[in-house]
Amino acid sequence: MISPAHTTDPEIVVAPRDASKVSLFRRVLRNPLAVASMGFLAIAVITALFAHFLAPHDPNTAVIQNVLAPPNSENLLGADGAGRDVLSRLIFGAQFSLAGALVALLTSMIIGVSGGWLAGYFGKWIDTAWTWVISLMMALPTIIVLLAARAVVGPSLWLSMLIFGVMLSPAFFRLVYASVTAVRNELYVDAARVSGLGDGRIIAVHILSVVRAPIVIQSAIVGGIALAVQSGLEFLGLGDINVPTWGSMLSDGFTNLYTSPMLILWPALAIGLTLISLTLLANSLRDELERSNAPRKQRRKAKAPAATEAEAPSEIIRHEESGAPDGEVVLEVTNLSVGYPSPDGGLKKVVHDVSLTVRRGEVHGLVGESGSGKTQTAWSILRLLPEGGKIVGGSIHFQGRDLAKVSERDMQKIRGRSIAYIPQEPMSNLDPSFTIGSQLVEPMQIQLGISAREAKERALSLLARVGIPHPERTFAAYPHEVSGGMAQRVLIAGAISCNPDLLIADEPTTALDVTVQAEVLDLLRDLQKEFRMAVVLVTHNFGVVADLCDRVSVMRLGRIVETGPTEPIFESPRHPYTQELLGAILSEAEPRGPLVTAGNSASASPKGAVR
Ligand SMILES: Nc1ncnc2c1ncn2[C@@H]1O[C@H](COP(=O)(O)OP(=O)(O)OP(=O)(O)O)[C@@H](O)[C@H]1O
Repeated sequence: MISPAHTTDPEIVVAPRDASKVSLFRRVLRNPLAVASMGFLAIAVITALFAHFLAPHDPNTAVIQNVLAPPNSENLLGADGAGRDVLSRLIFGAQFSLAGALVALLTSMIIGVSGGWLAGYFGKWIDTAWTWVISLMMALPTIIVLLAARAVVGPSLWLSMLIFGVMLSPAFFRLVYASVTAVRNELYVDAARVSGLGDGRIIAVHILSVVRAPIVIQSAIVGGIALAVQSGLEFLGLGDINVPTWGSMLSDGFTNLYTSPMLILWPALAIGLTLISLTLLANSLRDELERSNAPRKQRRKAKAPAATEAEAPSEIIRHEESGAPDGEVVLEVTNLSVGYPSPDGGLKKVVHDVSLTVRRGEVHGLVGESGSGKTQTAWSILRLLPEGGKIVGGSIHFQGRDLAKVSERDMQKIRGRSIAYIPQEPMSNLDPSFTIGSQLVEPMQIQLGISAREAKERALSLLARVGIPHPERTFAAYPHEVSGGMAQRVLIAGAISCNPDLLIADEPTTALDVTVQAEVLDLLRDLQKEFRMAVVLVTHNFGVVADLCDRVSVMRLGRIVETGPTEPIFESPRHPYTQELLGAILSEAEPRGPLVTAGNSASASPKGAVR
């Protein structure tokens, strides 16, 4: 029977699939304001693109007898103070004004987004350098910089917009930096790294998905600001007089405000409507995003059951093997020491001279109290120590290579392919933005070089192998649609997907319900025997050690205090710490009775104490 605590909550159903799958663009299309904004912007862009065909006259040809002419059959919107056709200038104005804003937008986007990514993802000196440059930019008064630039380089629309773009880049930098630093330490990003994905791939897949939507919204806002500032500069007469822009038309209209008031109306309308459209569009996009991020709880529909742990088969077919493993040595850790920089400038060692050997088909348990260095040892083997952590001594020989010395590039090929990892918290190790299937398929394609179709077939058969009852449905599901136990099965499927030689499991059942724990341990045992993997199992649970491990190393304060085959250690522990740990396990003896207190001697009978 499955404990209700870890079956999929019956009140929580598969998120409204059609809602979550509908693209942001299609959802925005349901908003009339957004549609009107997009309609106006589309007209402006088409006008800008086809200005040469649409404009009835050359925008710069001045006809002296047309000066300030009112609307007539030749000049439909009249002529300006220099006798140029207003309609043609308005049409070409769309081209130059929007192109100018685009130059500023693209410049700020390229600098801000790439800088935010690099600084946020890689941190360290890259972060410091970028933050310093961006702070400097923010400290500079933009309008003074633009005026100074105009004085130096002349009245160039493109150059001033390029410089303005550089000044606007902090808007993108801060946004992307904040998103990336928030996601960088998510466990699913670590999980992607463990499965062998490189930094480029992780940035492109897991991090881009997070910042994509905010970037789109910010683009609409920054585009509007660029258009407004550009028009302002042109209005002040700081622009190029040979380039027809809405800002320069505004300036001309203002000069002739009392004689021809209509001249200011057209560019003001064009600028105003474009800015309003961009703002409304940005707001609609933000609203839609916020709505789609709202909690996805909904009553279960009778005919759409979620894939639940309860559906997992209660019996898993086993391929029993007996006898102690005597296979080749897969992993040999010798005198491993790990350290972190301490505040006094020295080094604080958290793992001291740890040595262990794991053979093919053998499960080696690392056991000990919290903080004893189990995880640091495991992460050293994967060469994925947290920031600041360093292997400061010893060697980690895996299939003839010292992992402490191989390049990061080679390590990427080893992780996920030859050494796989099962984490403690299954849910946090799956990226909530992607389906389970895509998260299984991608590492397989990279590590095994197989096609998407082959990877999908393999993923489906692995899902079936780890006891998931409806592989197709789980393959298409998002992580929040499955229970914790199912998610752990998915991660186990991912870990064994490339037939690893060594599996590192870091407290793989700690976050699961007791009943599901037993099933997942059974599954691990079966798979380990079937694939004859060497396994390093990190746990603080002697029950798990007794259940799974051939050998065990007891750790305390970063050192191994006792190591050897499991049975003899359980039967006659030699080190006092091992004895203490084993002594702390609840014995199967009869439970003690309640405390005997004065006046309560009636309840002193042990029998009476058993409830
Ligand atoms: N980023 C870090 N910087 C400095 N010290 C660290 C860091 N991470 C871990 N440590 C230290 O390393 C030691 C070992 O930690 P580790 O996580 O390996 O313990 P553990 O045995 O796995 O414990 P648990 O069962 O609680 O996970 C601890 O004393 C811890 O304080």
